[in-house]
Amino acid sequence: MTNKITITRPDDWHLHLRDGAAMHAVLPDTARRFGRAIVMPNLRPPVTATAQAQAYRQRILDALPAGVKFEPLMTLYLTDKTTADEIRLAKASGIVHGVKLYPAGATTNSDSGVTNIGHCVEALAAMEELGLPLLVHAEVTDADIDVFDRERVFIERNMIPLIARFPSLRVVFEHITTLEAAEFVAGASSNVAATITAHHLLMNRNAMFAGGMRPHHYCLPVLKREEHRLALVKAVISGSPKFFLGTDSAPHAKSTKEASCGCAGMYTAHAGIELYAEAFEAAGALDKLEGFASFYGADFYGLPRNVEKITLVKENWQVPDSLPFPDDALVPLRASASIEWKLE
Ligand SMILES: NC(=O)N[C@@H](CC(=O)O)C(=O)O
Ligand SMILES: [Zn+2]
Ligand SMILES: [Zn+2]
Repeated sequence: MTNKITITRPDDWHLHLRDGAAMHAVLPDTARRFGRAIVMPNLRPPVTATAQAQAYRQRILDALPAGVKFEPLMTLYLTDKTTADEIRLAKASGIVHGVKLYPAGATTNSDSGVTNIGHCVEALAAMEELGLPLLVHAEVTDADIDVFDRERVFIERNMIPLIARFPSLRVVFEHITTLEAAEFVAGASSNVAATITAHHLLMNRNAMFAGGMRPHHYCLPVLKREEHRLALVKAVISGSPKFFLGTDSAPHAKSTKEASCGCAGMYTAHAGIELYAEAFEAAGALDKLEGFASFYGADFYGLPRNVEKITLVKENWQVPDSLPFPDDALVPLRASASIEWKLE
């Protein structure tokens, strides 16, 4: 039995850091584990311009604990009005590494998102030309499509036509949750990759209803059936460089999760690499963790791999029932329960 592993310092290719006091509360968890993170732009108001991304990046750097080295990789929030000029500015800035497509209304803070991909052809053409990746929250929003089918239907209606129209566009299918998405990405060109969260590798939809409603297990895309979880595990242990780590750690205050209309998102940054170690060990594939966590994302984004190392030890530790969060508390995944791997 392996009880200690040393891997190259990982990066998180999908992260919500929020802003202000909330950001100060969560940033140290990520910075302790990851060298870099792709920082999602779904703030209020959203980060739609390069100048906003530059200012946000500086606020993150200013909030880092003294002596901690961490590089935030910024993104822009695509809207119906994003211009090709803004895309050129973003690329030239050197600090923007992707542009995020949220279908309007699909998830947290997506009300300024794209209403019709047809409105974005100029921005997308510029991104294709410049090699700036498009990051996609891939769910349709139609009220008549079952919540559990929204990702699968997005592939047919939006992803396939998008890729056909912009074959050289680099696309990250974010937080995939279904067998269909895993198969689609595996069969697509090398311009198409996907992030996978630890929670979608570890849990199926039963986790939302275990003995009662579990609002802290509600996120988007929503947890799926076991067959889908198994397909995601298969994808990450295949060793394919198309699949890489993106925690989608998405902090929401306790009172907004435990509510009559609770927010979507799980907080996992407190164990951002440890939870993946559990998932890979359970699949008998700890040897595949390093490529997934530390190499393939950097390769896809055209960035150098990290050189530092981290060590994880097989040692049970208790997760607190809540963590500090401004004017409230933050309930992390596995609250009041334990995690099998510990960062040394
Ligand atoms: N994943 C989530 O459930 N929530 C994310 C948004 C997102 O990634 O869709 C958030 O910002 O809270
Ligand atoms: Zn999303
Ligand atoms: Zn997200």
